[in-house]
Amino acid sequence: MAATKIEYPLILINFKAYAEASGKKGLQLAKVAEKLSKEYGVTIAVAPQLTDLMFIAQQVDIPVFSQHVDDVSPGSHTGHVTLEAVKDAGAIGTMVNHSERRVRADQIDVVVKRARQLNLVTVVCTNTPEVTAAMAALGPDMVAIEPPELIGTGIPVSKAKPEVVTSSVDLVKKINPNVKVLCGAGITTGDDVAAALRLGTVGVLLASGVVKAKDWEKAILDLIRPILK
Ligand SMILES: O=C(CO)COP(=O)(O)O
Repeated sequence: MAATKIEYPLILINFKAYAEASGKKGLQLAKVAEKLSKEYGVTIAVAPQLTDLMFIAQQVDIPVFSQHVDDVSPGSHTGHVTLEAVKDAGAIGTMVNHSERRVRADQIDVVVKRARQLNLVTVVCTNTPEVTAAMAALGPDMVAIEPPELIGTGIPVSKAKPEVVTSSVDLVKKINPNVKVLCGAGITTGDDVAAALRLGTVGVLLASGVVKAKDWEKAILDLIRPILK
């Protein structure tokens, strides 16, 4: 059964809609993440495609996140995804507002508030320090600052745009110090993770550096190297 508690630092692997991490392959990747999480005592979470969420959450004991949810309650909302449904599927929480699945601020507000009532963890994705500050005011558990132009490039935000990370961390501290800050976009190595932690984040959100790696175990091991106790 998927884990129900998040400890930091956090490595959150977003499977996106990558064929490499879809269906049974998604479960294989989640199992590799689980193995290394248990072996090294590092929190590694996964965000599979929605169609694989329950299938994976039932078979791994690490945190599983939905990549998105809608701001609707259960009812006649064809094609929407409710917080209740992802909770029933075994998710510990959900991302929302990823740059590849943007929603309005009022919708994010509804999702964060309702998730709190349902004891679901929220990760609100943002693209600039100013938006990060605004989203921190809504009170999610985490914000994840990810400059869209770096996503998928292998150019790590923690090295290419450290000022974006530090100003996000500083603004969140001022506006809502309970909100934890992740950063993402181009993160692929342990050095990128170490840089992100040095900049004041409590972890990273990443995708292609792991999902598209030839050797998932080797890629994740490199990422968690700086966190090993
Ligand atoms: O969008 C991202 C994580 O949600 C970042 O993607 P990459 O790790 O592929 O740059």
